[in-house]
Order: sequence, then C-alpha cells, then structure tokens
Amino acid sequence: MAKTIIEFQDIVKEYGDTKVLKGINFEIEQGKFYTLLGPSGCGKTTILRIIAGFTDATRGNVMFDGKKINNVPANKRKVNTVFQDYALFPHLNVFDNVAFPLNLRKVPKKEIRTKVLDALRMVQLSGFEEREISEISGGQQQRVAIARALVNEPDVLLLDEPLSALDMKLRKEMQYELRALQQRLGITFIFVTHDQEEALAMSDEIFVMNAGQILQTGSPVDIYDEPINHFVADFIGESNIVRGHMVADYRVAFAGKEFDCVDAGMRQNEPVEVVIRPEDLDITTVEKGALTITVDTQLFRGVFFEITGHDDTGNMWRIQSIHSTEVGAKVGAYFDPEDIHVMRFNESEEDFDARLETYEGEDSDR
Ligand SMILES: Nc1ncnc2c1ncn2[C@@H]1O[C@H](COP(=O)(O)OP(=O)(O)OP(=O)(O)O)[C@@H](O)[C@H]1O
Repeated sequence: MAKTIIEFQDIVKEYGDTKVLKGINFEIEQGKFYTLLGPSGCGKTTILRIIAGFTDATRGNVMFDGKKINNVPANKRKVNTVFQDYALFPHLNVFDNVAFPLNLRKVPKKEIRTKVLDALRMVQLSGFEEREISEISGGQQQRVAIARALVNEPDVLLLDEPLSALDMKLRKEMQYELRALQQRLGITFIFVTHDQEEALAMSDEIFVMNAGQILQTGSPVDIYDEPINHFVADFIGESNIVRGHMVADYRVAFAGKEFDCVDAGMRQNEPVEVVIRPEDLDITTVEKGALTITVDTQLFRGVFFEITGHDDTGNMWRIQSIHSTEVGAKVGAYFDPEDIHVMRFNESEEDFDARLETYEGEDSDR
C-alpha cells in the first residue's frame, strides 16, 4: 500500500453558526489522483483551503506525512494550488508568471531558468516563454497555471475546478492531459469538481460529498456500480431509483413483483431502494419482459434510443436501447439480476462496506 501523505481527522469547519464541514475523515495516499465531487456549496473548496493552509479548521487535525500541520503556515506546506480562474498575472509574460514563486523565494537566477523551462516542458509549453498571457488560449493559460504550481516541486497539487472556464472540447482534452501529467509526475493530485463525468473519467479515488459530509469514498467503478444511497446513485450517472422491499437474501420486490438479485444482509421485508442504470435495461415484447412499461417518450441519441415510460405501479423508467418503439406502446423491460443494486435507507459507509464484503464473497460461491 502506498504511503499516506495527508490525513483529515474529524475536521469541522464553522462560520458563525453554520457548520460547513461536519466531521471529515480521510486518508490521501501518495501518487494517486483524488477527486472531491459534490454539488455547489457542499464544502469542497473549504477542504482544499484547509489542506493548503489558507483557512484553519475549527476542530480536528490535519496531518501531513504523519505530522500535525494545523499551525504550519501556507508557504511552509509542500502543497500548491491551481485556482479556477488561474490567477495569472496579466502584466507578466509566461516565463515570469511561472518564475514568480521562485523569485519570491529568492532562488538564484540560473536555477530559476532551469526550473521554469522544466515546468513549461512538463505542460508542453516549451517555446512559449516570451508570450504575453493575453496572447495564449484558455487551455494554454491553464497549463501556465499548472506549470507555476509545479515549479516549487510540491508533493501534492490541489486543483480547484481548473477546467470549468474551458469550452467542452478543450475541457475533454485537458482531462486527458491532466490525467497523463499526474501519472507521468507521480505527484498526488486533489481535484475539485461538481462534474460527475469528469470525476469518473480522471480519478483513482472519488470522495462524494454533500452538505459538509463525505457520503462515499471509492474508485469510480465502485461508486458507479455500488452507490451507497439515493443521493450518490442520483448524482453519479443516470439512474432509475424505485422503492421496494427485501423478500429474503438475494430476493427483492419492487413494481409489484419479485426478482432475483445479488444483494443480501438486510432484514426480511426491510424497505429498500432499488437502482437499475438505464444502459442495463432493454426492451422486448410484453410476454418476454420482466416489467411491463408504457412508453411516454422516445429520443434518438445517436448510438441508442432513450425511452422513458412507466410501469403498472406508477414507477418511472429510463431505458437506453438500440431498439426503437413508439410513444404509447406497451413494451417489456428486462435486466439481469446483477444489474439490480439494492440500497438500504441510512446505512453508514462502514456498515455498507462490511455488508458488501460479507455477501459479495458468499455470492461468488453460490
Ligand atoms: N468565508 C466564509 N464565510 C462564510 N461562509 C463561507 C465562507 N466560505 C465559504 N462559506 C460557505 O461554506 C459553504 C461551503 O463552501 P465551499 O466553497 O467549500 O463549497 P464548494 O463545494 O467548493 O462550492 P462551489 O462548487 O460552489 O465552489 C458554502 O455554503 C459557503 O457559502
């Protein structure tokens, strides 16, 4: 296992009566790409600011490389931040922007030149040294900001929504670039976004946040396939979420019927929520379907038809199918038992992980 570089121990942040972080615990391992993902105002930037030393936590400890750093000033921490608006100096050229932190530290001129040229090479901007900031594109400005953050050779790079000012095409390109850069340098990246697609595409580990809390931690695949609750299932990707109850281990009821599933460890008759992703549902004839759906809308999305409809008990369903149908038609919907994901109400992440571990093992032996 890689070394833990940053640890948050029960971090609380209050502004007056408002608690914006409600007891945050996590460990960040060296050399991985982490993403803090959550809606606006959930506390992502506040976490970055506490790591950087721009804001103090009200309670709790921030550990860096095993040592408490609560009282270490920002300029003494081995972290650097890339801000959303890049915060470049418009009156300085590319070279001088990147050199700025080194000039501040009174690094010798010759060393500055080597380090700046190295940093610009890392972000593929060699030859742009003399350009003014106004003479380069948004994506290039972004890379200058990253070069400036890298020039101090931080152990951890904090990136606060660094792609949000870019248009969609450039944003996608920069996602590849940032990911490749992180893997090449082996520096720990902590990236903030409210864009779930971006988080899924780029991260080794995602912390899904809401209202000052981390709801779930895991790899993109884990979080997508096994969301802990309604919020996470809804926030990450598209979901059908319907209510039901557990009949027994590996047997769940919803939409007035019973189905085999791969989830277990709940009480008999316990009310649950069931998630099935639209891409895991397909349409067939009513006779062959597991559920009968009346089609409400159909949109052609290029690679698939996006069909919405309702079942006999009033649940709404979204289906992505390569087959087309007609509005008003009755179709059968089908899915595999492993595509049903059952969620308990108010299960803690610890209990959720323990249950998954126990029953996933059993399930594969069945
Ligand atoms: N200096 C401050 N004084 C009072 N409240 C603050 C201060 N800074 C942040 N907040 C509040 O703390 C909460 C969390 O803010 P934060 O910027 O961490 O959220 P965020 O998840 O990064 O949001 P966004 O994606 O919009 O940047 C918000 O409700 C915000 O209004």
